[in-house]
Amino acid sequence: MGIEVVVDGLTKSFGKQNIWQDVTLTLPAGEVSVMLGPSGTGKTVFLKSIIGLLKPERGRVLINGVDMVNSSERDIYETRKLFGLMFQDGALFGSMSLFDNIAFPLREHTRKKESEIRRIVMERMDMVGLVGAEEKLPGEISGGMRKRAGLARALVLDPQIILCDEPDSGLDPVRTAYLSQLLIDLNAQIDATMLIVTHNLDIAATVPDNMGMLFRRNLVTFGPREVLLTSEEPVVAQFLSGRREGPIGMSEEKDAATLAMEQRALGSAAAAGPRPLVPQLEPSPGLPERRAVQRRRRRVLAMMDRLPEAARTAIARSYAPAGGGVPR
Ligand SMILES: Nc1ncnc2c1ncn2[C@@H]1O[C@H](COP(=O)(O)OP(=O)(O)OP(=O)(O)O)[C@@H](O)[C@H]1O
Repeated sequence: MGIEVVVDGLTKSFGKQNIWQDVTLTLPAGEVSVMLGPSGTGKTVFLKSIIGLLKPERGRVLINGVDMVNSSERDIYETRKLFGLMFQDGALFGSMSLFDNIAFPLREHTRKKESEIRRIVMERMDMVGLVGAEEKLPGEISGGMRKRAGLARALVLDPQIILCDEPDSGLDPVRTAYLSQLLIDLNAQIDATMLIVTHNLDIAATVPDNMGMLFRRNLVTFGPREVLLTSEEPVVAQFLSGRREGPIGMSEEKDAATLAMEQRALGSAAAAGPRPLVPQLEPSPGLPERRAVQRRRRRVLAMMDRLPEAARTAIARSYAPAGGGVPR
């Protein structure tokens, strides 16, 4: 099963530029979480801080008792082996075949025999639908295939925590839908804790168990998906509806006068509210149930009385027995 990641009071700056402050959240073990946020709000910096590649000046990131901010480099290095990382562009070596790219972490970090490496690589290539493309070079395949290859490479060391940085960037809507399904299928197969950074509203609406959003150097919220998806907080509602009207501007923030003018111009359209909730994706037929589902259900039902009413209603509806009644 995946491992819980506890982020506690994390603050990161570059020189005088504060990126975000006092970020506190827990990625529940084996569940899928998404971090949203406008461009430049520090989502990638957040991922790099979790694996200890960047050093926040305050706070902790606890994984199995190791603090990825303050523990010794040796402990951080060891703990990093629990991670699988999928970068925006797949980060593949251009002169290596897909097979060799995916085999790379195994050859670097383990002493496995070539026959064992071949077995693992082929298994992972099968999981992401790349069998038959072993000898292709990254430059000879589509962006979607490169992403899947990056994902296969992230999986070869059996990670317990998977971080995906904008897995949808550069993909068309159909490929993005396939990728969303692939992420859920992976979670069903390996039960790893997953954090996906994305701008993509379809991924946000259909993939995660939990969702958060970074804006104006703060974590706006983090919790069960229904909290964000039913939120009427202006910044969240604007982001989720993809509107120009709202606190998020081209250069991130707007002034109060512009906002007031927009509100007047928008009138009742602004009161349209969040878009309807769609059900979370389920694993493809033939795959096991996601083990996270039952754990999450217990966790979320135990926190119901602390959640906003709209989220409570949405959760109760999603957990209601088919014939109606109250969720248990
Ligand atoms: N190593 C670095 N040194 C200095 N500034 C940095 C460094 N890395 C990132 N930044 C700054 O941190 C801010 C946040 O960058 P980051 O890439 O995390 O944003 P993001 O939310 O992932 O954006 P996008 O969605 O556009 O990818 C940016 O202003 C960026 O210039």
